[in-house]
Amino acid sequence: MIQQIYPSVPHPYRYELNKDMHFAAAHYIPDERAGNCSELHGHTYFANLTIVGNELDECGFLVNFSLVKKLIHDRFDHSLLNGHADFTGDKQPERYPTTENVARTLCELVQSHLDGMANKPICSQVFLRETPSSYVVYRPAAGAVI
Ligand SMILES: Nc1nc2c(c(=O)[nH]1)N=C([C@H](O)[C@H](O)COP(=O)(O)OP(=O)(O)OP(=O)(O)O)CN2
Ligand SMILES: [Zn+2]
Repeated sequence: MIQQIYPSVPHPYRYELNKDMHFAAAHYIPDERAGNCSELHGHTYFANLTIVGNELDECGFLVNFSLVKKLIHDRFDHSLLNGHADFTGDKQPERYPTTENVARTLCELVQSHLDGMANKPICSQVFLRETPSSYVVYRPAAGAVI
């Protein structure tokens, strides 16, 4: 696993957890204006998810690291992103599997699971690297987090 310092923002929560993971996936951007990226190709994505909260669960976890990975890995590893309902929609750029949209989708997917937990953790940031030279940081609207 690559070691990297991720950008962070100050927050008022007592705990901050970070989970690194990678997954292999293929995609294409369904718009010829995306150039080469409109052709089917693949990446090994590196993701770092930041989860914050004030309370721990019965195990003393904010959330189990392995659960965070499982939610993403089981769904997207070795898959065609365009084949997922999250990224299907003609002429809907917010549903194209761009790095921006994939980062937001990872955050929303994990948050929907965290919403069911009694200690109410929050996914406050997703760092998603698509290539050695390109990455996106997604943070939900500040008002939704703090
Ligand atoms: N804002 C975005 N721009 C681009 C995205 C994207 O998701 N959001 N995606 C692509 C392509 O899918 C491509 O896989 C990545 O592009 P790029 O970083 O240009 O790839 P390179 O490795 O060739 O970059 P170099 O630094 O030139 O080696 C394109 N743009
Ligand atoms: Zn790509």
